[in-house]
Amino acid sequence: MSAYLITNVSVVGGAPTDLLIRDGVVAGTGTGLAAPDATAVDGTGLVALPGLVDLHTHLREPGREDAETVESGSRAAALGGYTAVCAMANTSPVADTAGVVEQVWRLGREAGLVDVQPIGAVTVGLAGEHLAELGAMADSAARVRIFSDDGHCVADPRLMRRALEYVKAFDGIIAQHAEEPRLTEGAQMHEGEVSTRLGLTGWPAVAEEAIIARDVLLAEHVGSRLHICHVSTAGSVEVLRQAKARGVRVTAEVTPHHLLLTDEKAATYDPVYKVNPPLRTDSDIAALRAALAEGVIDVIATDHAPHAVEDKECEWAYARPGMLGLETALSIALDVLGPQWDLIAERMSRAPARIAGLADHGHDPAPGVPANLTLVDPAVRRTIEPAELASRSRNTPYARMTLPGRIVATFLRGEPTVLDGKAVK
Ligand SMILES: NC(=O)N[C@@H](CC(=O)O)C(=O)O
Repeated sequence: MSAYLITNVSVVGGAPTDLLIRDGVVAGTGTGLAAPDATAVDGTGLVALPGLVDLHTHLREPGREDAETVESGSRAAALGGYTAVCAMANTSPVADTAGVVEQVWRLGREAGLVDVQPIGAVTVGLAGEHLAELGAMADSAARVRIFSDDGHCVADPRLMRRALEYVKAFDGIIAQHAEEPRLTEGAQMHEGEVSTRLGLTGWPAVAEEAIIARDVLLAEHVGSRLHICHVSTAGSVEVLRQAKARGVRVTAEVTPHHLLLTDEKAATYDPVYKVNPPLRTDSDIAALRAALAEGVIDVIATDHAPHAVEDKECEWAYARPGMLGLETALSIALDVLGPQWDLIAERMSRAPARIAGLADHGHDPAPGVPANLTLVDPAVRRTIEPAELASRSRNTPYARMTLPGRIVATFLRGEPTVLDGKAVK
């Protein structure tokens, strides 16, 4: 195995130091380290973060390899500073059996660019009628611990209760896509002033809030772990705040786009801004940012949702919801939060690693920890060019925007997956 000596780097915003990486672990830290056999990496001006961990990635394989594959999504993740991603189950076939989750897990190992941890479906075919083989997925080689019907809400309260009860035996988590489907029939965007003006059917905030309120009560009743995907409204934050204060075992994520973009974007009628849940308002953004600082929201998760050109470049009403996220998340976090490195490390690495139970991830670089880390240059501003992204899809809402921060290098178990800002393989 190779050795790397990263010199003069700020670890999570601290004073510059050297980091020696050897045999897959951080072998030493301190100033003036010498290791003649190690490849030198000049860390001057760079910040070392624990490798980012995404709780919410759509990799599209199996089924829509034209939009993304496990390999292309893994490469996009590594270039975005990630060392682990949790792959959502809404593939085709759906990841609702041990066979499919093992396939995704194995493809992730073969790509070898990030650790790919499959998420299993809660219900067969995401149809919301029968529980999937949760136990078989948990016992499989993929060792699934998070289950989600993301893209669909587990709307039936009895099924949700059963799922929470089932995963309690192995301390699993149900990750809910909170959307009361009866309140969002035909919805095209956030329900509010802009939807009224544009004459588009609205997706009301209460459709999310009602499900979160129900599910925190169910999780409390059962004593199980609940995770809320892509929280998007100020009202959801209030429900979560109260649930956490009562000791409910609930965690929550927010996406980069819900921290930055508003429903005004829909006025362009450019479907690149169509996403589920929809972009909300300035006051929602303010509440989400405050919740992230406070810890009511635990995690920034990308909801990286690649879509083929024909599914996105069409009339708004026909376009699929979803936007790319992996290659821009850290830049958006820097833009929104500023250089609060400890907060960024917590919300984008330590907390998601803890929630997903990924023991090798989420550790600040320190002697003895697995060398899963990323080096960021906060001084660089870069303009996002969709054609330059590693994802197979192009549906980024940040096209031609200039954003702060560049991922210079990413290390997975001591081996670089990204060096000089470029994928190594
Ligand atoms: N977040 C999205 O807008 N899209 C997701 C699924 C979903 O949540 O609808 C996708 O898989 O494309």
